[in-house]
Amino acid sequence: MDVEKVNSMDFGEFVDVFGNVIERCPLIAAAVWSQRPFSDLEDLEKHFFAFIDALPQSGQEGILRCHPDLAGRELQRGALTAESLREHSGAGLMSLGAAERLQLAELNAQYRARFGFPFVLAVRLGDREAVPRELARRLQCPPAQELRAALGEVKKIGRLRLADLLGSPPAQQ
Ligand SMILES: NC(=O)N[C@H]1NC(=O)NC1=O
Repeated sequence: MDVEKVNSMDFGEFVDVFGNVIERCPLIAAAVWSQRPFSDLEDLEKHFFAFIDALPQSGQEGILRCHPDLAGRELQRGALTAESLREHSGAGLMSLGAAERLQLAELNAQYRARFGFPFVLAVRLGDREAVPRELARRLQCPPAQELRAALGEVKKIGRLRLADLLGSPPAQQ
């Protein structure tokens, strides 16, 4: 898909295609559509990220709260979005043993109790062993630093999802 195609999309088509670039936040795609025309695909990505950066902390935390726990209840219930399911599956999180699942559930609960939002990690960039390791490490971080780290992961997930949709390698950071 090239930038001309993206610029030619009407609102409905744009939100259908890009509505889950940021997990369960189609409002962001809806807002980005108003910024057309995009000069190139990197410019499109910049608008997604600029929207996130411009939100007050409550909005940024809201974005994090729209993410499912990794290997959590949504996965058990078959309620993950297609994108999240693909990411879980690619990282091997569909085939955890009972002990690994329990360990992750406990760490996820501790993280949520400490920070008030779920732990977010771009799992496509690592392996499944990285998830509990990163979770345990980030549990120790100060809250302001952790909010920044979590939003950085949201952007990494968004960058990979955009690259999938556009059929291009992810833009450089
Ligand atoms: N909680 C969390 O990180 N969820 C996400 N991570 C990822 O790579 N896909 C998701 O849905």
